[in-house]
Amino acid sequence: MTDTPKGSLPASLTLVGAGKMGGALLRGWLDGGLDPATTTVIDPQVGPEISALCSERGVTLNPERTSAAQTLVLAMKPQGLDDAATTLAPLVGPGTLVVSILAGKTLANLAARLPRAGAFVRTMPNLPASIGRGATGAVASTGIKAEQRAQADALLACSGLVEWLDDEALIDAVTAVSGSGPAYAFLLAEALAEAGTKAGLPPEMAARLARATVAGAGALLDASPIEAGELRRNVTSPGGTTAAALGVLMREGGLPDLLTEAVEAARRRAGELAG
Ligand SMILES: NC(=O)C1=CN([C@@H]2O[C@H](COP(=O)(O)OP(=O)(O)OC[C@H]3O[C@@H](n4cnc5c(N)ncnc54)[C@H](O)[C@@H]3O)[C@@H](O)[C@H]2O)C=CC1
Ligand SMILES: O=C(O)[C@@H]1CCC=N1
Repeated sequence: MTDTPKGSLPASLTLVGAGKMGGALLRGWLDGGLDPATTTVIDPQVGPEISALCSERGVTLNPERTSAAQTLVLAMKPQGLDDAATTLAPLVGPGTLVVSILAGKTLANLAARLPRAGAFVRTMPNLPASIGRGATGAVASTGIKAEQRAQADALLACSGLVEWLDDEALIDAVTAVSGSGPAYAFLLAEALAEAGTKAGLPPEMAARLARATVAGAGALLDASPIEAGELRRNVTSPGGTTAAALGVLMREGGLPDLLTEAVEAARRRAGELAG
């Protein structure tokens, strides 16, 4: 919505929480040019893969001493924010930009926990960020400096598409659509494989066909300028097999209605995680 000037990656960054999403972002940032020598990861239960990544690339992992970071990225579970806030205090100073990926936690929630921070960006990335194919929504606190916002934009852009929002309330909808969205696509691959097995295919073959189909359709959607509805119509011969299947999927209470209900459930849950 708002134009953001092009910026460079932060000169130094501390990532708190390097699990599935934090770890995915870290990989994308390092591949995108973030300086490992000025990057720190804090995670008391870091997994072997991230531990290996840190030692391979020269990223500092769980240092004994910490000081205020230029950019502090929060990537623990939203429910863990309160517990983490006390240990995070020394990492935050007036010049610190805090970037949060915590579902539901508002800019006000973050400012209440980390009042010394100069600026906040609340974002919602998604898992394909690990291969630079993510989709991220972001909103900045009022009073953020232009260069901090530009740095956040450069950081998030390492992971793919970035959409800046002016209205913070909309980030719960972003969470429901693109944050959780990869799970809906993976469910489609799972369910299609199961349906193929029920139709008589050997299970492993059904899984291979379903996986390649969902991945191929996604790649075509990405490569083609044609909108999704038109691509769908291109598969659908009048009176043919796809029309028979879509008659089931698109009937009342079918996939579009279910997705509307699912997105609303996720959006509502994001609101409940605030506080
Ligand atoms: N998994 C996903 O697809 C997405 C997750 N998110 C958000 O990312 C955050 C993390 O989710 P996941 O990566 O899925 O969870 P996860 O459980 O895989 O990772 C969380 C990590 O935080 C660490 N941690 C916990 N307390 C900590 C503390 N006090 N200090 C430092 N590290 C701490 C844990 O050891 C763990 O490695 C959540 O807030 C979630 O809302 C956002 C977008 C997508
Ligand atoms: O399920 C969750 O709460 C997180 C946020 C979006 C994707 N995973």
